[in-house]
Amino acid sequence: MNQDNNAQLRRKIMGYLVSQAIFAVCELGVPDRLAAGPMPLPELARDRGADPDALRRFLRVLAGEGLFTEPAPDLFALAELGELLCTGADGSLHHLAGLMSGEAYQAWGAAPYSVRTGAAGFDQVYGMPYFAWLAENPAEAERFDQGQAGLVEVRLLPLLDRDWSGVTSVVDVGGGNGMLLARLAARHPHLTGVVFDLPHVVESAGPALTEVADRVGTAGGDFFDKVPPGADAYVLSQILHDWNDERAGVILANCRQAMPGNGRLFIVEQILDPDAGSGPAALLDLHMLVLLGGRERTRADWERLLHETGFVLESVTAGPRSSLLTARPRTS
Ligand SMILES: C[S@@+](CC[C@H](N)C(=O)[O-])C[C@H]1O[C@@H](n2cnc3c(N)ncnc32)[C@H](O)[C@@H]1O
Repeated sequence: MNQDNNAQLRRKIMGYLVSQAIFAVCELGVPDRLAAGPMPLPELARDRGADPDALRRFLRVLAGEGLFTEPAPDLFALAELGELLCTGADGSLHHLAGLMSGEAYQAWGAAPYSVRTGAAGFDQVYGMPYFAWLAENPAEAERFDQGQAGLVEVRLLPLLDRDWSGVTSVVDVGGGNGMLLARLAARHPHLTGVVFDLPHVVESAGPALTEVADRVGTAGGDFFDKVPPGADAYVLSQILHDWNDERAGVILANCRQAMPGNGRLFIVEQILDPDAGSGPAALLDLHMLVLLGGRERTRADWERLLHETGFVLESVTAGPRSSLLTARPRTS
């Protein structure tokens, strides 16, 4: 037996133990607590409401993964990698750890169903689609919305920095709790806008919009039915990858119908490299399948999907995590 292969494969098979251990210490707020400096284990455990022996075992494994250090026995500190788990860190991944846990993690128990059928494992486990389930589970919905909002900072960079001079009104379709449009409108004070999402989601959009409330409102509805008409720009940030081509096509067609002939569409999504191997975009592609029956798309996929729904892809600007795709209504 090749021992190296054996050890390598064991680590992969047991990989979710590491990701769930990361989630557990984030849930307890350990990284934020250690941001101020190293702490003795008994004090840290008391402060975070953890069992000292269990916390030591978790932290030692995660120290082995490079997230924490133990400079002296039972004294724990954050390593540079672990700093990214702090809520306020530049490029924080704290929210991602939350989004990969709980019901999303449970859905992966039905991964064999997804690979057999091409449909969401989540629906098998919970008996309904993810967004319908979130509507019935307010605490988890709140965590999902906060998780998405927490990732907006990085997602919106290419959108924020582009030239908005030719645009006056924006609808953020599936805009969640409004964080993205709030940041966009704050940076570009001539913009007015509407955050459009499911009714129970936009109800919680107030706080994010406080500073721009005179220019940005909300509308509740279903983007498979229709989206608010008449704006000159429509934003779809991390929406279309939640859906298969048929469902994504309905959302795009509804945006096309709502916008004027000279309107613009801005899509914030990953561009899947067909040779991506097991890189983050390829993993997210699987996650979208298991959670929602959705998919990440290659540039060719985007061109085809946009063409079929009445658009032409104009440009793709790569950002640190997501790309910005711009499209216009097709005239021929
Ligand atoms: C992955 S989140 C993206 C949120 C936000 N655009 C962002 O970039 O963080 C998908 C959003 O689509 C919304 N959504 C799902 N189904 C919807 C529907 N049928 N109509 C309107 N919005 C919907 C969800 O509530 C959620 O806010």
